[in-house]
Parts: sequence; C-alpha cells; structure tokens
Amino acid sequence: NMQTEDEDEASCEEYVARSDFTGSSTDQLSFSRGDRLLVHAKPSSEWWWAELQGVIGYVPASYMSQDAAGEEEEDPSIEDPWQDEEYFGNYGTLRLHLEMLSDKSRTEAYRQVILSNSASLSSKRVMDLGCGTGIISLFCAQLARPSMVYAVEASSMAEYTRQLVKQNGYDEVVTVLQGRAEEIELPEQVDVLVSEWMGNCLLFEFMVESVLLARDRWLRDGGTIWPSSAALTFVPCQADSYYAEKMAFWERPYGLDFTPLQPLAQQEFFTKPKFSHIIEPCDCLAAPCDVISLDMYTLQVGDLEEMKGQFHFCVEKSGVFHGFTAWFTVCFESLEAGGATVELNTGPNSGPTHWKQTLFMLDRPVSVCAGDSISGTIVLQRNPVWRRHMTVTLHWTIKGSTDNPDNSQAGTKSFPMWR
Ligand SMILES: N=C(N)NC/C=C/[C@H]1O[C@@H](n2cnc3c(N)ncnc32)[C@H](O)[C@@H]1O
Repeated sequence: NMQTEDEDEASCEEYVARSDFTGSSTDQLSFSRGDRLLVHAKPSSEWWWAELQGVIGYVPASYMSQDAAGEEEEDPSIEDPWQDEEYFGNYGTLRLHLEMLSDKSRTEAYRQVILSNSASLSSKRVMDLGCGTGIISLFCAQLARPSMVYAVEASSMAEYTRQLVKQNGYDEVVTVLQGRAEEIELPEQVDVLVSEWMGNCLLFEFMVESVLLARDRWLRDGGTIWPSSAALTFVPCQADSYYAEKMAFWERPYGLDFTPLQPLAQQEFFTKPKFSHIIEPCDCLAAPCDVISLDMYTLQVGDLEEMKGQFHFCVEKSGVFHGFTAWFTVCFESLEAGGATVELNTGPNSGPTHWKQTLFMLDRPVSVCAGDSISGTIVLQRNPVWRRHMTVTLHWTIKGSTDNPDNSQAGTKSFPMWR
C-alpha cells in the first residue's frame, strides 16, 4: 500500500549515526558520526532503509542511535561497547569452561607448552590472563617450578578458581586475582605472559586487546608471550550439504516450487559467517593460505582496527566454489633459544577443536575447474561501536585457466560478526 509523501515523512524516524560508516556496495549508504538519517523502513534487524541528504540506501542498524538528537557523546552506561556484563556473565557459568576444558587439542597444546618448557620455567614469574578455571596456571604448578603464577580472571569464576588452586595444594605458587587484566595491579612484572584468548576467526571477542595491554604493562623486557604468533588461514571451499540444507531445499519441497523464498534464505543464512562449521579436507578447492599473520611481540592495539590480507589460490580440482572457510594457528616459541615450538592448529587437517572452522558463503556458488585461480583481498574491520565485533570484507576475482580464459568474474561481500 503506497503511502502519500507526507504520510511517508510521518512514519520516518530520525536517527543519529554513532560513528563513521563506509558502505561496501552501491546499495549501502556511507555516513559520518553525528549525521542525521531519516529511517524509512527496517526490513531486518541488521540493515535499515534510510535517507541522507536525499540519497537512500541500506545502513547498519547497530550504527543508528536514537539518543536525543544533538547529544554528542553516546552514554556508555546505557550500552557498554564491550558488553562486559553479558560477556563476563557468560564466563561465570561452567558451560563455556566445560567446552574449553573438553577441547583436548586446545588444552593439551597448552599442557605441552608448559611440559616442554618446564625446566626453563623454574623460578619464573608467570601471568595467566583470563585463566578461567585456572587450568594453565595449574599446569604450571603441577609440571614446573615457577616462583609465582598470577592467575587473572574477571568473571565470578575466579572465586572457584581460588578453591581449585587450594584443593590441589598449589596456593603457595598460584595467586588468583579477580578483575579485568587492564585494571588489576600485580606486585611485580612477569617473565612469561600466557593466555588463551583466541576467538572465532581468531579475533572475535577481541580479548587480544587485553593481552596486548597486559604485555605492554606487565611483561618485562625480553619476557616471553604465549602464544608468540598467530595466523588466520583461508581456503576456497565446497559446502554442498550446507548449501543444499539452506538454499536448494526451496527448489521443490513436497513437489512445490518455493524458490521465491531463496532471496530471503540468502539474506538470513548467508549474510553472516557460519561459526562452528566443520570443513572436510576434501571440501578444500585449493591449498590453504595464511591471509593475516600476527607477531604478538610487535602487534599494537591500533593495528586491530583494520587488518588486511591478500590471497591467491590455484584451484586444484573442479567443483563448486560455495565460499571460503577460515581457521587459525597459534605458535608458542620455546623459552630456551633453539627449543622446539609448540603449535595449535585449528584447521581441517588437525585434531578437532571447539572453535571448529568459520564458513563465509558467497551469494551464489560458482563452478570452477582445476587450473582456475581465485585471488583477492580480505579486510577485517573492527566495529567502532561494538568493540568485540568486526566485519569481514572479501573481494575476489576468479580467472579461468588458460584453456577457458573467458571464465573471469569478480565478487565482493561483507560479513558482519555479529553487529
Ligand atoms: N578464547 C576465548 N575466546 N575466550 C577464552 C577465555 C576467556 C576467559 O578469560 C576471561 N577474560 C577475558 N577477558 C579478560 C580480561 N580482560 N581480564 C580478565 N579476564 C578476562 C573470561 O572471563 C574467560 O574466563
């Protein structure tokens, strides 16, 4: 039902942009912090249809603020950009700790780090950032002889962690401090800073920021940070079963044609990355490639705002290119020069982990042949408002191999994680 102009104006709402936004496709508006936008419709919770100086397009709803127009500073007490209440609330329950402790690949990798460095850990001072139930700190006390381990945990789990330390007779070696690593005070600097901070797609949750701040404040010069380095790995892949389940399903359910729902399915199921995807090695269409590498000694908090990477894949076998799958690897250098490095690889050729892998589905699958190339860039854009979130923007070009050079097409897509 078409509304008349003035009615339409009446149903519009004015919002203020919380921060700058650069549209990544022609149907998205770009705007600056403080711009006043007229929201005409809210077709989904993520993207609204809005107008700015006569131009209409999609805007990310999370950037829209209805604070009293003109109020410059968003009141963080209303909406904490770090969502710490919810975040640390979740970690105050056992569910996530049970999941992480049950992840053998993850937990045994950290145990191996302590075990293989046990001699060098003698008389060392250690900080375990975000210790959770304290498993890494307990490994240090159980397998080595550090002079002190400061186990820092912001959630209410910390009081139980203290009990676990005492229960196992390590209260002389492990000191549990409840609080955010950014705010607590240690009595001294440490020789080793260890943390298990990696989120989905390596960076989600952005706990890594806390690790960098603690490194700069509490790790002595020449100290060791574990993990020492991290890499985000991508591969172009098939995702037949996921595509069949979410998209092909609408072709002929019960002998009926439901294909008009496919645009909705694409919007609802393929707009965000799919966490906890398990990719089989045979789904990989090319050799994986590290698109982003982080050196934990030199990485700066500012670098986290926008990280860029490039990729170039040579398709090794013909198939359907449904999207990209991502995972990460972290390395723990030895405390002694020349000692063995321990690696935790969360990819399809290593043991399963609770992170599994992350699947980025293209809007439309593309058939590719062996010899084709898929090259492009990835940009991880940290969300300026919701500080634990980011957007992953992919640009790719598919070039036919020499015998079918005309099969060349380009694409781009932005995936919010999550806001
Ligand atoms: N690996 C992932 N994704 N999460 C694993 C681990 C997260 C644990 O670290 C704690 N944590 C996170 N950030 C901080 C901080 N800044 N200060 C103190 N404790 C913190 C959380 O409460 C969890 O117990």
